[in-house]
Amino acid sequence: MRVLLIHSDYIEYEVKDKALKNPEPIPDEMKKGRMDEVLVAFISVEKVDEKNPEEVVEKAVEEIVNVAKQVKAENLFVYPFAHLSSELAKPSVALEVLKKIEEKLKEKGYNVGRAPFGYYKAFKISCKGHPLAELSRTIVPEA
Ligand SMILES: Nc1ncnc2c1ncn2[C@@H]1O[C@H](COS(=O)(=O)NC(=O)[C@@H](N)CO)[C@@H](O)[C@H]1O
Repeated sequence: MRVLLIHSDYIEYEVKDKALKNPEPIPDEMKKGRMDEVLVAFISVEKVDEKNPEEVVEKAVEEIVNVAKQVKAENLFVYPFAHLSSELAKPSVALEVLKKIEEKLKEKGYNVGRAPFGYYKAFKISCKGHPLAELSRTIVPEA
């Protein structure tokens, strides 16, 4: 799994077209979204993660929480992003992993948003630009 973390003034997105034949079914209210004062996690779920999705979910949550504490972010945003890796996990696994990350971050008390999976989306983001505002993590299951 590849994670790009951007501490932002805001992120906003708008769903455009389907990028997969069967994208995640979404209610109208998820077709556009915005979150302010937010730590955005752009996530590419990778083939190697299919070996132990539960483990990579736990590790990803730990990494995201660590950074959230450092930058004092209470709002988190999970953004499915297929462009951080050339070895992508299949969509069914990727969506489950991303939903689990969202769920576990909520269990830890954060306000968590998530962008729809399987769509081309327009998005705007305003990176804060401080030294910890742009970070990346690579997460892999134990061999
Ligand atoms: N492994 C993955 N990790 C994160 N997001 C994914 C993954 N696979 C699919 N997606 C989601 O599905 C969308 C399309 O995925 S994609 O791999 O780019 N596929 C396509 O664009 C297809 N149109 C051609 O392959 C991505 O924008 C993302 O929302």
